[in-house]
Amino acid sequence: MTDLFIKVRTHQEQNLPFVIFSKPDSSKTVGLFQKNDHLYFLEKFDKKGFVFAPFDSEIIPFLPLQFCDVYVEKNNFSTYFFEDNNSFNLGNDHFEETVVKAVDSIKNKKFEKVVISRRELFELKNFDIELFFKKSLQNYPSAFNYCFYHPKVGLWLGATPEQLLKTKESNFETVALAGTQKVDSIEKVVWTEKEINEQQLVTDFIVESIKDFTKELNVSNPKTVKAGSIFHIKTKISGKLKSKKAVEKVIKSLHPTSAVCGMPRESAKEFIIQNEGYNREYYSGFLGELNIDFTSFRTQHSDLYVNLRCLKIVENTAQIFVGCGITAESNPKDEYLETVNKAMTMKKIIA
Ligand SMILES: C=C(O[C@H]1C=CC=C(C(=O)O)[C@@H]1O)C(=O)O
Repeated sequence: MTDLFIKVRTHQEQNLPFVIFSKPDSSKTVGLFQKNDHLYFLEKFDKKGFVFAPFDSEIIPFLPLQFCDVYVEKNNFSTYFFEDNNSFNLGNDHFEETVVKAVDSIKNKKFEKVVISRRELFELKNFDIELFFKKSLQNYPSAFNYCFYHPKVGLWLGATPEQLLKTKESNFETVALAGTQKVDSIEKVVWTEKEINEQQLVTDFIVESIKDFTKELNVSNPKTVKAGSIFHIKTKISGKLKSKKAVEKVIKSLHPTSAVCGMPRESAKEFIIQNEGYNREYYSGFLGELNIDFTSFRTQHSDLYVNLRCLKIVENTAQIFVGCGITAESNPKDEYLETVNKAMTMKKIIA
């Protein structure tokens, strides 16, 4: 076991907060180990540390740099195998009914798009953070892989493909991600009009939300990208912010993005809260480095991700969170299958 994972084990034994993470395509894992068990909240966006924000609250847990030890370690890519186990609880529950209701609301012009999610429970046999994290890195090297623990928040893990915001001084970058297809033997992915329109809605939403805070804004052509065993359509949106203070405004206007909430945001959010039937907590919130890059120790760098393809561990059960974008053309069975495929990405690493 390496120093980083020895530190993880000691922190777990002492019930102290920590986060370990590896950024997309990085060869390093960073560990932040808080020296006390206090739950700090982010009050001002000029602080340096690691944020872990929920879907629906402005109260944002934060690991401040000043109270943490930082470890950076090279990733060790030994090969981890996993078994394909079929005894999963597929947990269809009332998901399809909610999708039907969402499609009706869209047809009745309550909103254009809403993201409906569900939680699937998975019983863990032996769970070990080091093993999970290394399997996750091996399977999803181009994701933001993390494991976050706070005694007052819980144990969360994930491998998210969605960047919320990356800034280097006044330069910024974000993405519009939508559309989902399973990677089978397909060589060339063909997107339907529904998927192309859905992704365009996400791009338009982002451009509209941030344009007042930017002095330069570039939108790339949409591209097909792979996130584990799933393809998505992605557009890169980049440029320059008007001022340093704009970081907070941009975060607040992006979150929750229409890739996890919907459009218009407020009515979609209200529908989610009233109809999903469970509390998303930190799923579809955001997380990452604020005002510091922990590998280079450069300040004025932030690197934040949307908390997707994630799970929460409670005793010996993993709660896997999965959702998909619903538009007027959505078919409840297909959408359910899409969540099954997304859940599979997480099951692969905990099975
Ligand atoms: C809400 C999720 O995915 C979003 C991101 C990419 C594609 C999506 C989609 O095709 O619906 C979702 O908007 C999730 O994985 O839980």
